Amino acid sequence: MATSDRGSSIIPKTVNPDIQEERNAATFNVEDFALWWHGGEENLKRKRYVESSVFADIDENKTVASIQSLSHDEIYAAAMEDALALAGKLRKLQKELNPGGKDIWPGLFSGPELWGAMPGGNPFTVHFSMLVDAIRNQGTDEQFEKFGKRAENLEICAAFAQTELGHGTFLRGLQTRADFDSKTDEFVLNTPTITAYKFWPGGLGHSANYSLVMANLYIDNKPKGVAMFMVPIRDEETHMPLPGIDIGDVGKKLGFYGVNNGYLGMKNVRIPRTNMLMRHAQVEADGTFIQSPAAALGYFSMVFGRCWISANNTTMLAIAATIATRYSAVRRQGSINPKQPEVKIMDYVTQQMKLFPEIATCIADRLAALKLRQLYHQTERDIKKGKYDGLGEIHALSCAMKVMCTSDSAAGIERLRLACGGHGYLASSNLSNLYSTATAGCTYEGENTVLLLQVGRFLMKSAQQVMAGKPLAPTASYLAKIKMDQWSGSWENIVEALECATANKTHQALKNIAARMEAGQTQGEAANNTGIELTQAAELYGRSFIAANFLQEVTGINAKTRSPALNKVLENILELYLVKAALDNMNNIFRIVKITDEDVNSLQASLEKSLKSMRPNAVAICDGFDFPDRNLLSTLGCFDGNVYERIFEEAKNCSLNKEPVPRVFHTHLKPFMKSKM
Ligand SMILES: Cc1cc2nc3c(=O)[nH]c(=O)nc-3n(C[C@H](O)[C@H](O)[C@H](O)COP(=O)(O)OP(=O)(O)OC[C@H]3O[C@@H](n4cnc5c(N)ncnc54)[C@H](O)[C@@H]3O)c2cc1C
Repeated sequence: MATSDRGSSIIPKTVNPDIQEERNAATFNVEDFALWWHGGEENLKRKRYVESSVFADIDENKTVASIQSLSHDEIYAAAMEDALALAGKLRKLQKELNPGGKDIWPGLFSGPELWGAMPGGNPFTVHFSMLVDAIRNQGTDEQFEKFGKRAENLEICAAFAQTELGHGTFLRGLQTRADFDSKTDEFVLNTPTITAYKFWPGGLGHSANYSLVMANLYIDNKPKGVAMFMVPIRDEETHMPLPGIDIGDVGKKLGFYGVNNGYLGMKNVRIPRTNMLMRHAQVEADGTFIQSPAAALGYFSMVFGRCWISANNTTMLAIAATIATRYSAVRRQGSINPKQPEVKIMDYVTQQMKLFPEIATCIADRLAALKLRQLYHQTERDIKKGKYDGLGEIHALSCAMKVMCTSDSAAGIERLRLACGGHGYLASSNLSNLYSTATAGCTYEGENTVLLLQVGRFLMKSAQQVMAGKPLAPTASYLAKIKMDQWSGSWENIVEALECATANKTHQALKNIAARMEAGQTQGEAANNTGIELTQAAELYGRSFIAANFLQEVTGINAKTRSPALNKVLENILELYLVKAALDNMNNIFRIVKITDEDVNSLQASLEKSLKSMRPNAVAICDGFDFPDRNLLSTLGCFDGNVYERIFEEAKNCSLNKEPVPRVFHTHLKPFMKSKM
């Protein structure tokens, strides 16, 4: 790696003995874990090769702290520069490793796998995470040929503009209009009010020259619903905004520093009719409107976005867990027995309770996110064959998983930050940056509560199917069982309890909606008043899916492909995850099965036992995630454990320390102190 030009480094070349001690104590082979986590030897080898190629000449001076000390404009410029440097490297790697493929460029461009190359963020994230796929799924093959291919090669760059200043969640409330003009065979786009301005889309401000705009389609002044339009917004040569386009950046945010989220207003902007994405709904030249065969198809590109977000947020949690766990192996503070030396903070059981459940959660969530992606691709294949019956389930499952993975990661990263005490509050720990990025996922691509309510609707429909004796979607197949025979506390029993609690809560919500309607409330009022139970049922549905999938991965057929030592570690992590999930949901579980004080004590004992078993392996498990130091971007989490030197070096390099006396001393502080009041 490139060396620092910030003066001679004080960071030792040796590994801190406290962290080395952890590695020596591990009961399994870290490489086995890394191979399993990354899906086999070929994947792991390629991942490492890509990382070492990308990070080989990286500018080590670009740290999270140094980027954050820049102005908004400078951060944007740095983000653009870094993102394009990465794009260039990935294009080369694609040619070298898999010519003609898309797995490296653009596959790795926008995820967190190579964040270390872009500490200021990536203004093209939405372009690759959603836009290209939206054109593929919502556009015709010819449209993909015309726009999608150019977008895929970054010959054009587009934002995905759905949210407006006045409306985000409520799609039908969008005010942007697209009126069809049959005389010229064009759509005319308008932003009728200030609240109709598009607001928030990533890359829209100054990076994109196209935008996929969600607008209300009107033919002869009659509304036909929301459709997607590919709108050129800047000149492809000069990058000047096109006539009728009012565009800019929304300003500084909690995070997403260099992502260039923007606003867009349109005044009589004309685009050809063929710029409306028409795979499903169509407008013909004479103004005939052909409806989509299934309304939900219009939202399918969001399902893809949710799969992507779910997986990414689990990576953010894994990064944070690695940082906090390594730090906890090096940090010594206080002692357990007064006369003995200071202990590593990881020896405190309360510290283990902050760290290890987050390690377990990122593993469980990650495995479920991968399963979700498999199901998404299955549904995609079904749609191509004209089979639409799986759409309801994949929509609900992707909503539930997006909520679980984003809320688990945001809450988890905050817990991990607290686990690092004061130093966790430093920008150079990278924990605040990780938190602000993870928590944005709770809002974008469907606000989490709103998504849970949509899952709740799917569960209500499923419960009605149970009562009508109709078959259920596979992930809700357990909904008929609202009571459990017996509590044993085994792993299978805990998963069954979570499923049963989901069923119970679902039926409870359905009963309460019916009772409210019986008492004279409208369906909307009854559903709103039952919102708390509906969202609880939805969360339980998500947690049940994750738990059942984790159990299957650890104890199912895949166990045969792993070493006994690795299986033992995974069983330990599974036990911790399930026992904690049972204790967290005890208020729901005791409603569906007889559970005694003794049973709860036994769960508590299992929790403590699993923390203890995980203690010698915690650092090694995080090593097994296999993040290179550059991708952690943290003074606290480096592999060598030289925490204090890194923290101090970063502080010394703070731009404020360049001069011994700041200018403001002469201009303000001194005159004020000398003035006599
Ligand atoms: C970092 C970031 C990046 C973004 N990128 C993009 C992008 O690329 N493209 C784009 O189009 N948009 C983008 N957005 C916008 C984002 O998608 C919306 O902010 C999001 O969908 C939430 O909508 P909202 O802002 O209207 O929230 P609101 O819906 O106003 O939510 C506010 C509160 O109201 C509650 N609420 C709203 N409706 C209901 C309801 N029906 N029932 C119960 N409670 C309700 C919510 O639960 C929440 O508590 C981005 C946002 C952020 C923060």
